[in-house]
Amino acid sequence: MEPEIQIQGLSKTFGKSSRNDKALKNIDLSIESGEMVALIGPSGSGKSTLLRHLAGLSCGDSDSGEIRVLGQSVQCNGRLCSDARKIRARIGYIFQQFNLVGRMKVMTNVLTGTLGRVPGWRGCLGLFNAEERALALKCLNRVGMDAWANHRASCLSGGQQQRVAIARTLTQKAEVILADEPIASLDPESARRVMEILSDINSVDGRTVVVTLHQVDYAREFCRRAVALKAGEVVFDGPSEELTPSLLASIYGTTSFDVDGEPVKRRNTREPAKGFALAPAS
Ligand SMILES: Nc1ncnc2c1ncn2[C@@H]1O[C@H](COP(=O)(O)OP(=O)(O)OP(=O)(O)O)[C@@H](O)[C@H]1O
Repeated sequence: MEPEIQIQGLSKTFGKSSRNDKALKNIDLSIESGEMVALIGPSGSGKSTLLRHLAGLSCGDSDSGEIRVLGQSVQCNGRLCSDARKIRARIGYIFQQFNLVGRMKVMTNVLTGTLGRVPGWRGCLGLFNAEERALALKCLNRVGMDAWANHRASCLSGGQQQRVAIARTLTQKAEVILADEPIASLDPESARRVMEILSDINSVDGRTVVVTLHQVDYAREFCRRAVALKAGEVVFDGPSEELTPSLLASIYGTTSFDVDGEPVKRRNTREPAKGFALAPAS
C-alpha cells in the first residue's frame, strides 16, 4: 500500500540563492498511515518549509520530484497539481500562532473547519446547520473548550486558542494533521495539554500527525519516530528513543546533551527542565 505521505526528491530554493543556500535539499521521506512523527532540527533547518510543501502551501524547485498525500499528488516538478485544493481539504494545518479570527466567536472559528464541505454561499453567510453545530460542539468538548463556545476567540489564552485550532481541524475531519510548532509559544502546562490532545487524536482516531518541535523531550515522549533536518537535509530518521545526546549534539551543533536530550548547561537553571526550546551554544 502507498504511504500516506510520500516525498521524493524535494528541493526548495528561495529567491536567487545559490545551490548551497537551498532551504530543502533533495528530501526523500515516507510516512505511513497512523504514524505520529516529530520533525526536529535547529532553527532555519527547513522544518516549516517542508511542512508547508506537504500541504501545498509552497511549491518546490522546478527540478523537484513529487509530493503525494493520501494517495494523490499535491505537487510535481515544482507545480501544484490541479486537485491540490481537494487534498488540502483533507489536511489539517495547525499554526504556531493559531490563525483564529479574534473577533469571531470560538464556535464560528471551529465551524470554519466545515467550509471545505458546505456549499460556498452557506459558508459565506455563516449559515451552519444543526448537525454542523453539533459536530463543532463535540469537537470543542473533545479538547475541553466547549464551555467557551460563545466567547470571542481573542478572550482566550494561547493554550486555549491552540486547542480551539485543533477542534477546527477535527471539525474539518482532517485525515492528516500537520502541526507547525504548535507549542512554541505556550507555557509548559499548555504545551503538554496540546501534545496530549494531538497524541490522543493519533492513537484513538488513527490520524497521521506530523509535528515540528523544538523540544526534543516532547518529541521523544509523544512521537515514536523522529525526523531531524539540518541545513535542509534529513540527517536522522528513526525511533525518537535513538536520539542520543551525542546525536543531538551533532544535529543542533551544541556540545552537551544529557540522557533526557536536554543541554546540560540548562540543568542548573531554576526553570523546570522539561519542555524548553533548544538553542545553539554560543
Ligand atoms: N519566505 C521565505 N523567503 C526566503 N527565505 C525563506 C522563506 N521561508 C523560509 N526561508 C528560509 O528557509 C530556511 C528554512 O526556514 P524554515 O522556516 O523552514 O526553518 P525552520 O527549521 O522551520 O526554522 P524555525 O525552527 O526557526 O522555525 C531558512 O534559511 C529561512 O531563512
